Amino acid sequence: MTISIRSVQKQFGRYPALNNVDLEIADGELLALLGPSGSGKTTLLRAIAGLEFPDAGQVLFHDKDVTYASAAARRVGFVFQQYALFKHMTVAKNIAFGLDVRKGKDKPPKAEIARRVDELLKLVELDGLGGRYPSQLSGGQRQRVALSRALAVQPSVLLLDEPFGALDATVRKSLRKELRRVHDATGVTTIFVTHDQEEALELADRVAILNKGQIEQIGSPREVHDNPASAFVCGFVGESNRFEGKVAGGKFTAGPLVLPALDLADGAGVGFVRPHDFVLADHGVEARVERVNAQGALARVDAVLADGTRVEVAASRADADLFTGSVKLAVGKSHVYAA
Ligand SMILES: Nc1ncnc2c1ncn2[C@@H]1O[C@H](COP(=O)(O)OP(=O)(O)OP(=O)(O)O)[C@@H](O)[C@H]1O
Repeated sequence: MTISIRSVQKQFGRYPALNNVDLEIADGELLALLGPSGSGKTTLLRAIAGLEFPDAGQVLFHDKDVTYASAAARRVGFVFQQYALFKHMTVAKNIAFGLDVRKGKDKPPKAEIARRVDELLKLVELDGLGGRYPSQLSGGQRQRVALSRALAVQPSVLLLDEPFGALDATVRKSLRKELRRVHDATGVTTIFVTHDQEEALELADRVAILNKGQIEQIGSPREVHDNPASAFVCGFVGESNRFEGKVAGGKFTAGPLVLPALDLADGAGVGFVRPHDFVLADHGVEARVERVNAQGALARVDAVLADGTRVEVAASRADADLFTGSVKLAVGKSHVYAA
């Protein structure tokens, strides 16, 4: 199912939650909506679901205008952060719910529903647990049931709102991989909301970054990380050192640090250097090493520039010992924007 969002606006009171949002989602795509709290992610997801209606603009499913169609008519599957499972029903009954409530010829025969439930339990690796009640499951297992239940009705699109938000880091990581696997197995167009950039970058085909009700950039995880379209995206996606300074004659200067800014007009600027883009060199900006924290394959170095600016450097663990006393840092890649 392709989905088109055209000039969608939604206002709550005086504040626009969505401000002229345009977005095209390809059939079978897994798209992440990433942004800080209050940026409009949930409102956009709800407008796609039919749980919220825009003040202006259109939502199209396969070129059909569904802007004001109900959630049921759109056949969307929804998974929320809080497991909205029915406590008094077994796992199998929960998964079957959307099929059980169908009427007449729309309702599949009992055996067919049972077969589908089994298939879904296997898909999310919960086979054998169909007879349990939600209270007998872990948080991660409950979210898998919620995912199966959403998929049971063969939705045209699967929408997930912070589905792993309430779970601990390890479970989150494994469910992330699971969602990707389930998505690849079913091919259903999937949109999920998260404020966790690591989750978005690891899981999605493309990431749409929202800020104050607008999409600042949409692209593959690599594009948004390596070529951020704005200072906001650069600061929000991936780790970075941020410097405030001035652009003059194609150069950005912040204290002792000078970065190229070829396309920018003179004026105030903001520069970013990712921790791994600082490299030890013979020529470069002087830095005093304060602390080296070697963890896993990386050494994280806290250093201070001559003007007192603190920077974080990420180097390979093998180079950890080279960071002592005073060092010189060259900048491999940087990003500068007008302030
Ligand atoms: N029903 C509502 N009534 C009034 N204001 C609302 C309502 N729903 C959302 N808002 C406001 O709209 C803006 C966008 O909210 P939204 O929930 O879409 O953001 P979000 O990016 O999903 O945030 P979070 O990550 O905190 O869930 C916020 O300023 C929010 O306060």
